[in-house]
Amino acid sequence: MTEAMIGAAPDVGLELRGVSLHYGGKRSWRRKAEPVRAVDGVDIVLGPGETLGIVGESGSGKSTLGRIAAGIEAPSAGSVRFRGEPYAAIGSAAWRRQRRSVQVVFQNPSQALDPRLSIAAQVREPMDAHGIDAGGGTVEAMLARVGLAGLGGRFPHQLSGGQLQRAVIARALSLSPDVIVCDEAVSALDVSVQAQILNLLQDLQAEFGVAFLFISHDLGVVRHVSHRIAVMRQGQIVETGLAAEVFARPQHPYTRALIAALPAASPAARRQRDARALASLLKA
Ligand SMILES: Nc1ncnc2c1ncn2[C@@H]1O[C@H](COP(=O)(O)OP(=O)(O)OP(=O)(O)O)[C@@H](O)[C@H]1O
Repeated sequence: MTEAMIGAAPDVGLELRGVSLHYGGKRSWRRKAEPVRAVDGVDIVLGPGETLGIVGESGSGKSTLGRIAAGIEAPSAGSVRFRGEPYAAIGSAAWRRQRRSVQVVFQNPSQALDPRLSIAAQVREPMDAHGIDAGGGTVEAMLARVGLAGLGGRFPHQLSGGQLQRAVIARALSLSPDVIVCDEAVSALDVSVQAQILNLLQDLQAEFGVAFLFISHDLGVVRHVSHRIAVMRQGQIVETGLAAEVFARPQHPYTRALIAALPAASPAARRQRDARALASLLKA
């Protein structure tokens, strides 16, 4: 058992075992192309109501892993189980039921929303598709819960980026999912709006018990929301552990490099910054 599985109950969580997805590798008339090992033998378990942060540089395979976890893409090897049940074939009726339990919030909310439909209609849409009763003010209550009270009649172009992401979160929540895969969900937002959305996600987790697979290249953001962290590099997980422990005692050189690149997160960098600030104060 690796640290990525600490605290997780395999029969109720999302469980990826030995998951790989390699792209390409086709033979051309000249030679066989090397496959891209986007995800390469990954094991993760996400327990109910917890947040597992996935960090790594661009191209390390985070989004591909997120798409596999959400059932949008099938792995070429390994297994994905939700509550102990293997993911069904993509497009099947069983797969549609599973997809209801595992929702996704992507980086760009304006691409996720239909510009021709009101916000309320878009929160209602997946509920209608899954035969959930959206009557009795359910949509309005959901919008109010994410801070969009009274804005259901607006269209996407009438909302800010942060409000649009709130609408996307409301739409995901309307299906009462057990898991939401957040793929760079706050990366396109201003820092102050990022903080508001992260706080909202934490409040929703406390209220509804939803688990998050929280994917981001931003270690500072991941640290803020995650109970545990998995560090990805070249399709593999090189380090996992409780978030506080990974930050306090990073084991892998790659993790150390990521943390060192985060000025405010590294104690040494913080001391340097404070010394510089003091020096300029004394000079003034
Ligand atoms: N559909 C695809 N076909 C071929 N290669 C792909 C495909 N999707 C991703 N890749 C490759 O797989 C690797 C991992 O990509 P992925 O988008 O998962 O990384 P990432 O860590 O999410 O990066 P970023 O943060 O930049 O999105 C990259 O080398 C990428 O070029």
